[in-house]
Amino acid sequence: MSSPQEIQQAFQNISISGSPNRVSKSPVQSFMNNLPHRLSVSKQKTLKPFSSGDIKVLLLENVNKTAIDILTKQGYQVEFHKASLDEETLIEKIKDVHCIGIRSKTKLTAKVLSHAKNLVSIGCFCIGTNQVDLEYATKIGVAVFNSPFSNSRSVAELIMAEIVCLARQVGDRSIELHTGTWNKVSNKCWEVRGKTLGIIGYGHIGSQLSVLAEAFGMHVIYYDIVGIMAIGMAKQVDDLNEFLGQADFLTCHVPETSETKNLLSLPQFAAMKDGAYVLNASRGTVIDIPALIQAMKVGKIAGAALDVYPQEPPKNGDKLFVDSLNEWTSELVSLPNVILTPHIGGSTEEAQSAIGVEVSQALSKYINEGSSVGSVNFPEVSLRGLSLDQEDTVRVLYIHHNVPGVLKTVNNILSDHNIEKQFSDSQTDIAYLIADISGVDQKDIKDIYDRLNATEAKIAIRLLY
Ligand SMILES: NC(=O)c1ccc[n+]([C@@H]2O[C@H](COP(=O)([O-])OP(=O)(O)OC[C@H]3O[C@@H](n4cnc5c(N)ncnc54)[C@H](O)[C@@H]3O)[C@@H](O)[C@H]2O)c1
Ligand SMILES: O=C(O)[C@H](O)COP(=O)(O)O
Repeated sequence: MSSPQEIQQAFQNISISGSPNRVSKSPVQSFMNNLPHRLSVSKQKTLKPFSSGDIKVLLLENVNKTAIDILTKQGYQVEFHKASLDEETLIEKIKDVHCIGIRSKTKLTAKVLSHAKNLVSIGCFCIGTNQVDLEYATKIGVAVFNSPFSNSRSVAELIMAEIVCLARQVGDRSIELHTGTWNKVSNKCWEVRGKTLGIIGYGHIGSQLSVLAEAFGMHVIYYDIVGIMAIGMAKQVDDLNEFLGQADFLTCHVPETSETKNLLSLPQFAAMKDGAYVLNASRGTVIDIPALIQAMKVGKIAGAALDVYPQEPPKNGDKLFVDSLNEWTSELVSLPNVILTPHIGGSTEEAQSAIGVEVSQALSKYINEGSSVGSVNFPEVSLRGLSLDQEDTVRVLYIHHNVPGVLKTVNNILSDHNIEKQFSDSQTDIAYLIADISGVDQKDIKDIYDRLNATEAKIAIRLLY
């Protein structure tokens, strides 16, 4: 059996490459437009049929092995990195990949994405997609996928455990004993039974937590911008101040948006009960940490558990507590009853493995077949069955601006052939059409491509044959 060091070594910054000549497992004989579909026609290389071995996938942030296995089995060339990359390296690496897989740390900004000339899809191997400039990705016709609930239970369990740990000051007792001090106290240590848990954001995580908290005998109230059916005996409270005043424990499970930035700041802490506890495992921008420090210093808040921070270090072993990242950190660590965890809410074997499977399957279905089911920025479009095993059949994937007259123009181009199946849908400014056409001679393919490419509404095209 290998030693832990050997195992660790083996997994450090591994680069895994599939064989470029491996034949796709997919029944689809296809052309993946591995050419820059956003470059002008004159810059295109020769069109050629799809080989999965041409597909380059870059996986960052220690994405689970299940994903590496699934994507490698597809025949793709998979490059894997344990950590995130600095912006300069990321820009260099993203230039020629067709697909990138990230977690919550890698920032795919418009600047970074503007260098990604071959990119067709992004996989967020997590729940949050705030780290990707979704508007820009959509604008350049790149489909983004995530895993909407595979780690929800893991986060809910961590929060439930932390509620009990805060109520019993477990973190402080443990630190004391680690440093040699026996300090057996019951002063201001509580049972959670009969206390009120306030959940801000009653989505996948918030509602799972609601179930766990009730099993512990807690009363659950929640605040959400939309009306959501309560689970068990939980109650929705619409007025934020009224809600804040009722909670003994307050936990945040909202996405990062402009509305959730500093959702909890001085006025909200002031509206809370004296001696309440605050938890955040959503995003670091949701709580105003300097305000939390002030509220704790005056005894308004009796304890806090934080899993996420406005700035997080890029890799394991790096320091969170440096002024250049978060200047308030020395004050935060000196406070009693503060549990700090390094963004591990979703970090369980179960969650990571399920996310790896879910996202990599969605990515390969999109790459091989064009199915956008599960995408967060594209309309969900998929065509049943695959008639592409026939020599003369081509699947057209046409991503375009959602403007009048496009179907007429596209179908006019396709109408020289038999349109076997077609499906199109739109979502705000973007629309996506998939069509299977038969009776296509190989020499017609370039003509179809060129004519579609010349349409005004086009954002991106791929032809699978
Ligand atoms: N710490 C971790 O490791 C970890 C793991 C998973 C998810 N997360 C974070 O947790 C967030 C929530 O996850 P989820 O799966 O429960 O999301 P979700 O989309 O299922 O639920 C979010 C809920 O928040 C509500 N909401 C949005 N804006 C709000 C506002 N301004 N005020 C009140 N409610 C608001 C939504 O209506 C929704 O019901 C994710 O977006 C992600 O950023 C962190
Ligand atoms: O958005 C999420 O799912 C969580 O924040 C977890 O992110 P991670 O995969 O980077 O741990």
